[in-house]
Order: sequence, then C-alpha cells, then structure tokens
Amino acid sequence: MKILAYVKPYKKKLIVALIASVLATLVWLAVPLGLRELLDAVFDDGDMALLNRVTGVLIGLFISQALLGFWGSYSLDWIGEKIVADLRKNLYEHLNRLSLKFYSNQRLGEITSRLTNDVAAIRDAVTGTLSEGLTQSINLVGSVVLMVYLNWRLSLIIFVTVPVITLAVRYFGQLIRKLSRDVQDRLADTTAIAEEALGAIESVKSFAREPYEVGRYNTGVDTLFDTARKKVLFSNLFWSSVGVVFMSTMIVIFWYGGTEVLAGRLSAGDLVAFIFFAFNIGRSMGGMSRVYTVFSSAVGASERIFGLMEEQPDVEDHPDAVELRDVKGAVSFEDVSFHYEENQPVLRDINFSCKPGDIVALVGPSGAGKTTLLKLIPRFYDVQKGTIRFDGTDISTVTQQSLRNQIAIVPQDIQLFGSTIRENIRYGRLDATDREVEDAAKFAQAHDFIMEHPDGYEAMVGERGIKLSGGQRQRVAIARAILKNPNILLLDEATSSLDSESEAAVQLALNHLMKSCTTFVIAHRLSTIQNATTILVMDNGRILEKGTHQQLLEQNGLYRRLYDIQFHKETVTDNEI
Ligand SMILES: Nc1ncnc2c1ncn2[C@@H]1O[C@H](COP(=O)(O)OP(=O)(O)OP(=O)(O)O)[C@@H](O)[C@H]1O
Repeated sequence: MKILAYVKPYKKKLIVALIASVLATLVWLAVPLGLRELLDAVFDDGDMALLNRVTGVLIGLFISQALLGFWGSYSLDWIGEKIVADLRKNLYEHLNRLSLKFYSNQRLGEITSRLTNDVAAIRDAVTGTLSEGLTQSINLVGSVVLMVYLNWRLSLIIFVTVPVITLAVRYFGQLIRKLSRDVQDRLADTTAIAEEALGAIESVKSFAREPYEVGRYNTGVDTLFDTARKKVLFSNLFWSSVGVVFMSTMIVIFWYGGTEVLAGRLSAGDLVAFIFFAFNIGRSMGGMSRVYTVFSSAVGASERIFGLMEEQPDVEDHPDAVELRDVKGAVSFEDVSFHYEENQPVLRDINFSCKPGDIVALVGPSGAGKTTLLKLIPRFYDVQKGTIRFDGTDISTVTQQSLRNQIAIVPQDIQLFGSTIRENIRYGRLDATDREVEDAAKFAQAHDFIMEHPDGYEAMVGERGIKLSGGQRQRVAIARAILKNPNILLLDEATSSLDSESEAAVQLALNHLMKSCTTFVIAHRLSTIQNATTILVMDNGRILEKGTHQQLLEQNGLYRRLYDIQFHKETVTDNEI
C-alpha cells in the first residue's frame, strides 16, 4: 500500500514501539500461566508461601504489562496521527498544485470530503488499529500455542470454532467494505450539494429555492442514511453472531474441561488458565475483525486519496525552468491557438505585441475568447500552438511562481477571503507592513470607506467579501494589486453598474495602478478605453481588428458597430444587413 511510504520516516520509532508491544503481549500471555500456578498452589499444594510468591510475581507481571503496553500503543498511535497529518499536508499541497482545468471539472464539495472524511477514515485505520492488529495477532498465536501445550484435546474445540469465525469475518468484511465505500461516496455527494448551495446562497434566496435545496440535500442525506443503515445492520449482525459462536464455545469448554478435571487429566489451575486463553483468543479475534473492518473502510478511502494524488497538474514547470526576473512589461503573442476541449478551438492564430507601459484593451462579443486570452498570460493554461513572450522570453520556459509574481489580476468576480480588510489587502504581498497596506488602500481610494467602519482595517469582510459593496470590493482588490507592484496588470472590467461616484473612485484607483505597468483590460464599456494604446477587437477566437480608438472608428468595422450600439447611434448600412 502507498501509505507505507508515509511510515518510512518513523521507522526507528516504529521498531521501538513494536518491540514494546510485543513484550507487553508476551507478558500478558504469561498471566494465565501465573494464575494456574496460583490456583494449583492453593488447591493442589496448599502452600501459603508459594501463594504469596506467585501473587507477587503476578502483580509484577501486570505492572510491567501496563507500562510496556502504554509505551507501545502510545507510540504507535503517535505514528498513526503523524502519518495522517503528513498525508493531509501532502494532499492539500498537491491540490494547490493542480491546475485550473482540474478544478473546472470537479465539484469542490467532493474534494473537501476527501480532505476531511476520507483522511479521517485512514486515520481510524492507522491509529489504534495499528497497535491493536499487531498485539492481537501475537496474542492469538501465543494463546493457541499455550492452549495446545496445556491440553490439546480441549484445544480441538477452539480449532473448530476459529475457521467458522474466520469465514464469517471474510464474508462480512467484504460486504462491509463495499458498504463503507458507498457510505463515503454518498457522504461526498451530500457535502457537495450543501457546499454548492451555501456557496451560492444569494442565488438560492433570490430564486426562493430554499425548499428545493433543502429537498435536494434531504434526498442526499436519506440515501446516505439508507446506505449507512445497511452497513450498521450487517456489522451488528456480524458482531452478534460472533458473540453467539464465542459464548457457545465457552460453554462447551466449561463442560468438557469439567469432565477432564473430574477424570483427573486436568488440574483446576489448568482449566482456569485454559479458559483465560480461550477468552484471549475471543478477544483477539474480535480485535482483529474490528481492525479488518476499519481497514476495509480505509482501503476505499485511500484508493480515492491516492487517485487524487496521482492526478497530474496540466500546467507544469519545465525541468530546467528558470526564474523570470526584472520584466519590463513587453508582451507578445505569436501564432497562438488554444482550445479547452479537443476540436473546439477558442483562440485561433493570435498575433500581437505591446511595449512596456502600454494599455491593451480587448473588446468583442460574448464568447469571443477575451477572458481566455487573459488567462493564458499567467499560464493558467498551456497553449496548444504558438508562443507567448514576456520581454522576449517564452513564458513556458520560466517557473510559474516567478511568472505570476510579475502579474496582478483584478477580475470581474472578485474573490476575497473571509478575514479582515487588512489581511485581504496584504494577500498582495505577505510581508507588507501595516503602513504599506494603508498606503496601497489610499492609492486605491479605499482608505476613506475603510476608516468609516468602526473596526477600520480590522473589519471582517464576511465570507467571500459579502459585507462589502461591489465598488468597495473592487477597490480592495485594486489595493491588493497595487501592493503587489506588478509589471503586468490583467483587468476584467466590471460590468456591474456602480454609481457614478464609486465608478469615478474605482477609475481613479485603476489609473494609479495602470501608470506603472503594462495593462490588459477586457473592456465592456467602450467609453473607458479611448486612451488605450491598442484595442484588439475579437470575434469567434480571432483578432479581427487592431488599432487605436480613432483608427478603429475610421475602419468602420465591428468596433464601429459595437461602439454605435453602445451609444444608441446604430447606423444600419446595406453591408450590415
Ligand atoms: N473552463 C472552460 N472549459 C471549457 N470551455 C470554456 C471554459 N471557459 C470558457 N470556455 C469556452 O470558451 C469560449 C470563450 O470564452 P471566454 O470566457 O474566453 O469568452 P469572453 O470573450 O471572455 O466572453 P464574455 O465577454 O462573455 O466573458 C466560450 O465558448 C466558452 O464556452
């Protein structure tokens, strides 16, 4: 199992823990023999001194068993918890490394379920059961050997029962394993439903779809309950049957052992020791099947987790990728073509270049590929054909980290974290001082509204920034970008109609940011891009027109049409009909 790789760093500790556990179990196996001596000292020999001595030894055995047992199981549990912590960290790091393409094909709830529920299933398997599995198996083998040594005829009874229980364990184990996997899958489904609905709670409320969402979740939970009910039914059935088989065996041992004592072939001490070993075997079998069931649940969970771990990022650093430093801000696209899905081209033969400090505006109808073009610049996706260069360097030859360090993005749909305004701005540069954060907020025209809040910079913005207005969220995002001090700015201009005062504030904030870098802006309102250095007019994945506002108006093409539509001055010419 792949989980073994996680055990490796703790090999030494594991060996010490195993030795302690083995010793504890061996001492435990000696206890019934001590009891036998004790009873025989009373019933057969009537020797008080021997009784005292044996009692002393027994107390010593119990104490050393407890100490060794504690050390062994504490260390094994420690290792188990540590393995789970390592696994969680690795999985989370891996999830962060995976590319956007992976996330566009996944439901977030399912992934969080892997991180919580599946990892918890593995934790149950590696902690507790690790020590239990080991000690119980030694206990089982030791008890069987010592039983045969005490009275082999009596042992035959046990040897009939053990295979019966083993077969039952196998059968029920498989069944429970399958049901556990189903339970985990259903759990992931319900988590996904809840996360989706709660994540889009505004849409849910605006369509008054609370009953629908509650219904959807309830159906999920009912299915989950049904699967879980089946699982507990079978595991309880299993335990009850084991109990019946076990107790019947005990009664037979009592009866047959009694006849052996009466026939003088067994001492009272032997019988008590024997019964102790029989109990021991029962306990070990119970323990081992518990281990088996927990492991069975964990197998499904670990298959899913390691499946996720094997998922490769779509965009990866080249083995000899270099750091991109001191970019001035010249960007060029050379014959770039791109698709998300085979045979569905989204961008075709894109060619353009710009100088440091330029403002490149992208316009065109919905679905033209503007957002996609912007996403290629930080290499969120790799192009299938052509090259994108920063200052002449092909961006696929540099590390993603160093590339993205040069870029700031102010998207249309701004994602803030549910912490304070200060922390949200500081996300742009984690080592920024409070002063730098506040300066950035001032440049972004955000300082005043922040100070109006009783908590100022420490005000909590709510889940994804829900407590801020659209314009305020934008200015926080701009402050964050200013703090990053990028060489290249990617801006998806918000279409949401801000009131003219906050629109002016946002524009002022943007102007400050755009002064110091090359800017790519998806412009929805053509009025805002009249000062762009170059406007790229896109349609159906191609650049149809390229030029300044004035040049494009004169060309009388798509740009002119879009411009006229926006200003309600559409002039219908014969050509356009
Ligand atoms: N993650 C994705 N996976 C598959 N196809 C996608 C993905 N994102 C966008 N597309 C497709 O790519 C095409 C271009 O989308 P894009 O978002 O780039 O257009 P746009 O010009 O920015 O549109 P808008 O102005 O409406 O935002 C669309 O047909 C869209 O369906």
